[in-house]
Amino acid sequence: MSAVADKPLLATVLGQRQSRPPIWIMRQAGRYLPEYRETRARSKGFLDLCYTPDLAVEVSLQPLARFDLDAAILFSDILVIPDALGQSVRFAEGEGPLLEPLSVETLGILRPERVLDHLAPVFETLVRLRRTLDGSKTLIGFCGSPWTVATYMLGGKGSPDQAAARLFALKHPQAFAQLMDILVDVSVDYLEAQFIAGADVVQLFESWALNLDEVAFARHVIEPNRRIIVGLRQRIPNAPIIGFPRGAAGMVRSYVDATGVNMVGLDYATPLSFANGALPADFGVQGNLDPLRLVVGGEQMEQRAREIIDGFAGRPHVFNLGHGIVPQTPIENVARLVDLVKKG
Ligand SMILES: Cc1c2[nH]c(c1CCC(=O)O)Cc1[nH]c(c(CCC(=O)O)c1C)Cc1[nH]c(c(CCC(=O)O)c1C)Cc1[nH]c(c(C)c1CCC(=O)O)C2
Repeated sequence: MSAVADKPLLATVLGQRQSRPPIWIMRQAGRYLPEYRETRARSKGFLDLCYTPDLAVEVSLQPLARFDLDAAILFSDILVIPDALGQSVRFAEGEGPLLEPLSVETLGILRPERVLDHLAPVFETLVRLRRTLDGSKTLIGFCGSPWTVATYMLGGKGSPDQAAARLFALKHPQAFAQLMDILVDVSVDYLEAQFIAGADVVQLFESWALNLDEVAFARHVIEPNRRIIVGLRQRIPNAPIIGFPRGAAGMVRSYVDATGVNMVGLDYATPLSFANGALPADFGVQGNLDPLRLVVGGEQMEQRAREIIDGFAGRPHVFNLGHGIVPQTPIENVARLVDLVKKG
């Protein structure tokens, strides 16, 4: 591994502010790129793409070939975990993920002991990316946080309010706790293996942290993320970790204090002034441009990007969107944004 000092994004995650913020883009490899769509068409399906290192490496590097990004992110998905556990997971064209929803009765089908073997191709992808990337680029690994993964495992698909998982957690607290324990344990193993394979930093995607009351947020978001981080750092001391608790809002400070993340990803609804007031003065943040500003581009995008850069000028800042890039994003807008962030 090359030195931290050679990797501006990693250094920023570790608390060293740069003169310009480094940048990567959540979901930077994906359908807005024609070359992604072309590789995807050559695969036998989305999970096949995730489990074929030749293709996953190619797709992970596509955005870096076009834009001067500071990091590559492993190409995979948060739902490889339920797949590896033995739950049926499908990605239907144009419909998003579809899982066979778990019930109290079917929790027993999950097979944590097979997860690492099943995910061996993902680690191979990281090994190859590590070998290929130039020394200034940070390699990001990731997993979904337990609550977010559980919302798909219990609901069977994405939903605006995560009602299936919220009801399950209230009606069957013991079964729910069992599921969360499994997810915490396999996530520690999974992230440890990602670091061993060459990841510099990992991001915990808690994309569905909104819609929880403060008690549920503490129990289903903060506590499992904290346990993953404690468990991981027992094996990889000082492992650099970005947490992205989307929708944490007023709970963001509690999340940061309790979990031990090095940097927190902010969604685009988080006001800059609120984040600056809520977080310790030197604590690092990532974010938080609205992805739809990138779809439209032009002056409104540039002005907001500058506000974000200026707003976080006093602390370590990794520029990013406040959620994933969307398929209809014009490539020239991405090029302009990266240029603006890097050069002003
Ligand atoms: C909730 C979630 C998922 N997956 C992910 C999250 C958390 C981040 C977020 O909230 O956006 C994370 C993810 N998914 C994907 C990555 C790859 C790395 C990257 O470039 O960031 C990452 C980090 C690829 C993907 N994951 C998926 C695609 C598109 C699949 C295709 O090519 O058909 C890609 C490129 C499929 C997927 N996977 C998931 C959904 C809801 C969908 C369908 C909707 C969509 O396409 O955005 C689950």
